[in-house]
Amino acid sequence: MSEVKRRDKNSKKPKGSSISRPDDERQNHTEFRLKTHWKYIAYVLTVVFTAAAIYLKVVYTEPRVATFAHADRQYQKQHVTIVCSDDYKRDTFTECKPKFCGRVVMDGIVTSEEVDHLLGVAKMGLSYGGSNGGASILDLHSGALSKGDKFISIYSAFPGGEGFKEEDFKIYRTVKNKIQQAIGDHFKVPLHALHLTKPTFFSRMNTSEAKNIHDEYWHPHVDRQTYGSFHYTSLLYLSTFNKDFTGGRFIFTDNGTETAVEPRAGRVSFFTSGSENVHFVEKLKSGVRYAITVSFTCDPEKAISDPDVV
Ligand SMILES: O=C(O)CCC(=O)C(=O)O
Ligand SMILES: [Fe+2]
Repeated sequence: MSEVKRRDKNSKKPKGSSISRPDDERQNHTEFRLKTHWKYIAYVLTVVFTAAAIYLKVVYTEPRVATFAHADRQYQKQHVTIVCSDDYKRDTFTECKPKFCGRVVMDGIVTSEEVDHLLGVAKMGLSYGGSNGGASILDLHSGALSKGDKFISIYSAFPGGEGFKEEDFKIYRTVKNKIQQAIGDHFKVPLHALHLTKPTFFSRMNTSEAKNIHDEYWHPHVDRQTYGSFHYTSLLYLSTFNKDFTGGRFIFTDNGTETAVEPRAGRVSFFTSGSENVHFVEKLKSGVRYAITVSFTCDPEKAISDPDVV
């Protein structure tokens, strides 16, 4: 065998050899490996940083809000059926308690004349009081009106003879009956089994800083827990998102996902009041937002009669 082969075996470069250059090759190979190594490290770092950036973005950005009803569109009926919570299990009101649960938005129930009239009533009534913080209510059953950081009775606040007129209550009743009909039709509840309950109230929200818990409308809550007797909640909006105010969307929250109803004057939004419908109102960013909450119960003992002149 040749010397070359033996040298290969020993893999030692012979002194002064000018032929084959295994050391150069090894050096080239090492350089190549180093370059590949650094490329690999750079690649791994890029992947790690990209993954971390995506993770942080997903974790720390606000949840994406899907819009169930846009303010600049009109819906004859936008609805979704959802699984009911266990909240109704112990209820005995078989004709009325939700057989299925859901969320509904309808824009064609209340006329613009009715909306204008009720907005006038809300502004007039609330002008006698008003919370120091961002949320004021005027309860049509009890007459409770936010004033400063407490509540007063609207009936004692009206100077002699002024106040709500029969016409105001007539329009409220007409609107309430239309909403009750829509809820009964949708949730297949006979009207005789569905009763108006308290509180039923005008609300006004603005950007003032909250002064007490009543002003903090932006906390997720369940109406049945907050108000006790509710089976079906409805809201009639008297002003419009992105026209009369910004922020202030109504948000349903479902395990980290959020679904918005954008208020629109004349829009009726109704839903079953149990923990299948956790919701809140976003903080207002500008303007003033007016709405009426009209609530219904299946419990005849929690029924109230229609508000009327006192
Ligand atoms: O005004 C609204 O859109 C909803 C208010 C609300 O959730 C409530 O009063 O319980
Ligand atoms: Fe609520």
